[in-house]
Amino acid sequence: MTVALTSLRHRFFLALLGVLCLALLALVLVARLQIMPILLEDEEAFASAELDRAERALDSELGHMHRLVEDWAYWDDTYDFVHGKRPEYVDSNLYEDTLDTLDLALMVFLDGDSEPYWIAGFDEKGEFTSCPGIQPPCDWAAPAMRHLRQPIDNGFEEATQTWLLALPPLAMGALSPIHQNREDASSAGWLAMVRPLSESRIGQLRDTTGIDLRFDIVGAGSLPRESLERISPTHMTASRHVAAIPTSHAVRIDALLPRQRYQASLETFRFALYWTGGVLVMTLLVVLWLLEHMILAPLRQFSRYTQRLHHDAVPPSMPGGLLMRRDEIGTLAREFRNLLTHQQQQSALLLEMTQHDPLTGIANRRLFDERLEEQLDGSPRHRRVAAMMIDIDHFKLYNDHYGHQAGDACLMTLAECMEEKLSVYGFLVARTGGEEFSVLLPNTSLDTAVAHAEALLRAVSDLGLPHATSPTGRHVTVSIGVAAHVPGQLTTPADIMRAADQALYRAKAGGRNRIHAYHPVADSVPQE
Ligand SMILES: Nc1nc2c(ncn2[C@@H]2O[C@H](COP(=O)(O)OP(=O)(O)OP(=O)(O)O)[C@@H](O)[C@H]2O)c(=O)[nH]1
Repeated sequence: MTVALTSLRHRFFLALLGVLCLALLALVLVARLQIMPILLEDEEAFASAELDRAERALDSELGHMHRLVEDWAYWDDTYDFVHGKRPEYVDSNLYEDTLDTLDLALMVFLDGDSEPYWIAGFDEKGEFTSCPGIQPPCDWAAPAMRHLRQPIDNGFEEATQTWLLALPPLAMGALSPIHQNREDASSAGWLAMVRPLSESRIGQLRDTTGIDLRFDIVGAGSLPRESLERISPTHMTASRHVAAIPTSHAVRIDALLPRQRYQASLETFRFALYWTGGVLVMTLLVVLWLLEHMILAPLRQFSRYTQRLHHDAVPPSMPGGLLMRRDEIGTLAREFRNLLTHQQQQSALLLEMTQHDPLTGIANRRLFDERLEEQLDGSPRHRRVAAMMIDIDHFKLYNDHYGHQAGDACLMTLAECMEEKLSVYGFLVARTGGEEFSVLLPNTSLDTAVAHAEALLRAVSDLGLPHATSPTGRHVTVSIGVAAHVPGQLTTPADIMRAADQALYRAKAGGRNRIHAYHPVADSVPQE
């Protein structure tokens, strides 16, 4: 977890993953709250339209019944028959084959008083019976008769009507007034027909509509009037109640419908969802790749460089790839390099200031002491180091006579002279006091050091710097004390410098403008 939070790569990854999840969540929510309801609504509209088609097909069946009953009711022979004029009508028309051919279960002729005049039909066992009125063996028709004449009893207008008969078995009923011809105003009676809604007829309806239909008798009050049940991802059942006789009942149409539209829409939507998800994942990967190559990898390179800068003894140079970049990281690298160069220059300047004398520019006491310490650091057997201490003679008088500024110039001239004479040998010349100089002579014996001191004394004399008030001579002179490392006696930097100081004192005391070399036997170094 800590790694995940401290690494930019992981943080970017987590952030982009979060964005991806949010986007997918948004897609799913849009699907659930916006698209799915539209698909379901569309499915309901489709189911309703299919039920309309089924109902129209049923109406068409009732239409056939309507025409059939009217054809018979407006037939002269039927008119005469219900007036008792054609007794042969029964034998010539109302036999078993006629009803079979017309696919009728029952034909009822009512006379002018709306009383059963003749009944022909198939009973519950399928036996054909034909009788003058409701009497054995035609009394089975009594319930149907009751329902068929109900509209007449209710003052029904004299017109042809058809219904669904919600009497088990389910059937279609038609009722028409009997007229001599179509212009005849008063009816001579009624003709009712019943056609069963048999399995074969329902099969025809299925073939015509292409819908898997079922019909059932239900109570008229059963709700809802229209409903939709999604029974599987591929199928649904749409139901609708249609009016029937008796009015206490209704016929429910059940249509088993495929859900291809819904499935197809769902497939399309899923396809779009997967693609969108895929594109989002690809975008995430591309963004991560770009981040890695454009930002994170250069940043890591930069970070490694700054770590090496901190740890390596020799500062490494900035990777060229970073400096060459033209983007913000390139600018950052170049600015960092400039800053580093500036800082290194400042450090060098600071070091220079802490190790050199500001007036003469030569080393100061700090640097001199460090170098002397270093020289005496190695194995005692191989130590060979000498030191000089140089002091200008009567410099106070010089200052008093020529002024302090001239005194400074004199100090600079002498420092330059010493550098010129001694640094070529690798000796370190330092200003270690006001008008006092020290020279460190590594790998030099006392005798050699004395020889160099003599040469220096001559060189100062050769400068010929006038010193009008000097009791020593007419020119500026110096006194030099020389000392060298002596194993067991002069071993530390303090020992050597004290000895050199002692020797300088002797040189001054001996009349100035001279050298005195410290010999442990002849000179004594006061021990602290
Ligand atoms: N112009 C100048 N004078 C300095 C500087 N530092 C020290 N002095 C002077 O050097 C003089 C040293 O005088 P003293 O210590 O009395 O010694 P001296 O006059 O040289 O006499 P001896 O050393 O005994 O020969 C003092 O007058 C200091 O003011 C400096 O940076 N510039």
